[in-house]
Amino acid sequence: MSVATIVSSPLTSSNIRSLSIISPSSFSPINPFKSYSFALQSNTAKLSTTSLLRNPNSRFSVSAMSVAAQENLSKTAFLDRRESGVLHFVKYHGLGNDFIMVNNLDSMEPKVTPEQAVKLCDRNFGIGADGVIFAMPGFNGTDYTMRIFNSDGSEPEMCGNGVRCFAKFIADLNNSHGIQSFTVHTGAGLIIPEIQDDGQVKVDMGEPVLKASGVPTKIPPNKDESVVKAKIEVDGVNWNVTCVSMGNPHCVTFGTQGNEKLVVDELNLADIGPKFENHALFPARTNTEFVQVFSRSHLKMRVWERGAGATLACGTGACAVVVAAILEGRSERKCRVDLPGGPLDIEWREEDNHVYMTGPAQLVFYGSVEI
Ligand SMILES: N[C@@H](CCC[C@H](N)C(=O)O)C(=O)O
Repeated sequence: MSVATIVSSPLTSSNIRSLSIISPSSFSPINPFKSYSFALQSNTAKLSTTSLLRNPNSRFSVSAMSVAAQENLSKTAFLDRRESGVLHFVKYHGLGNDFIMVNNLDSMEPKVTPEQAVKLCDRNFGIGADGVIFAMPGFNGTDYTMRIFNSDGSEPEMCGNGVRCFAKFIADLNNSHGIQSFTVHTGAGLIIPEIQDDGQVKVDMGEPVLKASGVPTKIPPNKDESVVKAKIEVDGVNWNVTCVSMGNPHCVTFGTQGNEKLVVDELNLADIGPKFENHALFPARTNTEFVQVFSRSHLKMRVWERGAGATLACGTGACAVVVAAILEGRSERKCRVDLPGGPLDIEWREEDNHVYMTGPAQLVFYGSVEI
């Protein structure tokens, strides 16, 4: 696998006055999201970068030209290019939880296999990401379908930070701006992200599942079938845990039997994380959140994700943490949750039993890669 093109820091008409094309085979710093008007050997030509990049053998005899960017084109127009064996992608992140987004709107078959996803997510030999996300046609009346492969190639049901990135990706594909929302079919059912006027994305994450068999976990449940303040032995230590599914499984802990109050920065996550993830009491493996309580409306967490390891943020994890904190009587229904990559605002609303998550999603760079 070799990276063919990666372009970052989109150019604008305000920061570009002239542009040099050194050789047709080197990738020039042209923004493929835009088209440019420029003067070529005294003739004025209008050429889109898409056609520039489609014709790598064309020869340019000029060394400089003036550029005027057209601001009204889709940021993701370059994804329309169709070369076989090449994947065009856009990378986004939500608080450092990063994803390779693939325009898969013409097919229900992912353009990338789980094995290829592992290679693409590799931070040394690939693009680097926590997962690959596919934007697909809607299902059962929804606007879109979202599927995701973790960096280990496994397929989770849902991804909270991913669905915020998904919403931004769809808006960029449609070249649409401002407040907008979409209905998205996921393995966790219907999810509704809404881009707000400040650019943050608020997501209706649906209802949490508390029934042990639905999480799933084999930890003996309470009378109401939930696993709240239960005990689990991991590596010879008894941990107090509450288990929540946000479509995907989460095991939330605020401490051990000897130490009720975690200081999460002191944890050796790489050591303890995999022991929770692969514990026999979690038949589908689990995501694990380690939580410190600052106040009834302010929590801090670190996460070990199923299939991705330690990540900078986990949206479904932050939702599960607030649900667990409420069930354990530690917090109010609205909380700010600090993650290594930044904060998320979470609310578990009493009226509809739905969890709402609000946070950022940002484009990092775009490019093409041979697969
Ligand atoms: N980072 C995600 C969760 C991604 C899926 C997870 N690794 C799993 O296997 O369940 C999020 O933001 O929710």
